[in-house]
Parts: sequence; C-alpha cells; structure tokens
Amino acid sequence: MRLDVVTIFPDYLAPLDLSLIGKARRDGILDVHVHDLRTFTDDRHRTVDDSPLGGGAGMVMKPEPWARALEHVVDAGASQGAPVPHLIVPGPGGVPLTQALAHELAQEPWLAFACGRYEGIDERVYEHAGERMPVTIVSLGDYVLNGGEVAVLAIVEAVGRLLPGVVGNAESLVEESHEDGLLEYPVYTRPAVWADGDVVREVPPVLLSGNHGAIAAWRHEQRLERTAARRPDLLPTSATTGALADLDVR
Ligand SMILES: O=C(OCc1ccccc1)c1cn[nH]c1
Repeated sequence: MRLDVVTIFPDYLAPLDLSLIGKARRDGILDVHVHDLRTFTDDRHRTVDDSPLGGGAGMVMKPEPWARALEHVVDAGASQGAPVPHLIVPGPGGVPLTQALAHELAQEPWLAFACGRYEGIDERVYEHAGERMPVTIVSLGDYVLNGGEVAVLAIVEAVGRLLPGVVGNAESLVEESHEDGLLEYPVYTRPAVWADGDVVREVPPVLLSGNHGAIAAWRHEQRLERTAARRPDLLPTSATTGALADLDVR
C-alpha cells in the first residue's frame, strides 16, 4: 500500500518510521511519502494560510498550495495500480473512524492524507479534489485537535496493522475490541498470585484450570459485561432487554 501525507509539519509524521509501521515500510508492505505543503507555495514567505472571508477568528488554509500539492501526489504515485489515491482528510466533522472503516481502507492500494491546521482548509479544495479522486473526511471522535497530523498517525496505525505481514501473529487481530462488536476481555499473565505490597492479587481461577471451554465462556461473559457497562450503545437492543438486563454491571 502506498501512503502519501501532505502537512505543514512533516516531522510530526516521524513516528511512522518506528515500530510495526516502520518495519512494514522496511519490509516493503507500506510505501510512505510525506510532503511539506510549503513546498507548493509560490511566495517568498511560503504562505499557506489567510484570514477567513466573511470574517471570524483564526486563519484558513489557502486553496492554491493544496491544489498543487495534491496534483503532485497524483503525479508521483500514478503507478500504484490505481490512477488516483483515496484522499482521507481528518476533521471533527467527518465520518467516524471505526474498525469496519479501517478494514475497508486496508483494502485500498493507495491512500493520501491531507492534514488540516488552523480553522481548516478552504472548502473549494475538497470540491477540487473530489472532482479528481474519492475524498472522505474522517473523525477520530467528537473533539477538536489543532491539526490532522495526530489523527493521521492513528488512522495509519489502525489501517496498517490490518495489512498482511504487519502484525506478526494474525491471531492477535481476532477477538479484539470492536472486531465483533464487543469490548475485549480482561487479560492476565504471570505471576498467578501477585504480592502487591501487603495486598495479594490473584488471577481468576478459571484461567488456571486448563479447561479451554470454561475459559472461552468466561471470556465471552466478561466481554458482554464490559460492553454493557461501558458501551451499551454497541449492544443490539435485544441483548440489553434479554440475558444482560439482569447482569450486575457496575
Ligand atoms: O481536529 C481534528 O482534525 C484536525 C483538524 C482538521 C481541520 C481543522 C482543524 C483540526 C479531529 C477531531 N477528531 N478527528 C479529527
């Protein structure tokens, strides 16, 4: 998969050289290109923003540098088996990033990311890009960041880890939170009995029983309880009125 990122803070994307994503790049699974938006300005001050027309606080990102930058990305990556990338623009007003969306994006040969800053990007950039490539505004959640770079790191990690060969043990991708609509169960490791100062903390005995059926059942129960307690919105309504309704969830 080819990834292009356009930003005024290229250094913000340095973490993409680390850990699993960094290894995926070295293994040739990911081909990441970061572009500095200021490369595509045409004035001495390399201006990327200006005051909002119609008034209001803050600054808006100018359209011309973005149009030039996106044209450069399309020209640079044309050999991807796709003539254009799917442009992802992080923003508070976008569609929610979900595990389902991450799986969809992981199927694509070429993604490009536009990192907004200030009060946002001139709306005509979305129109201009939308005439040339698919454009999706993606939100990480209902809060406001100062720019899209942090969101791009999150989206690239959520998508990249789904690509074959990136996560060593593909088993660990199954039964995660949200993979099948339930939160994950609690996990434990040695010591089975932890002397935490003068408090002794033990692991649920079922996990030491060797009874894999009982362990699977206990884990499923834990996932239902946690989902009912923390994210009832994820549960189908039938479940909340049925078996779960009388669960003692704190
Ligand atoms: O703030 C966000 O994106 C950065 C951004 C983009 C455009 C203008 C200002 C800030 C964001 C919040 N949830 N998901 C993304």
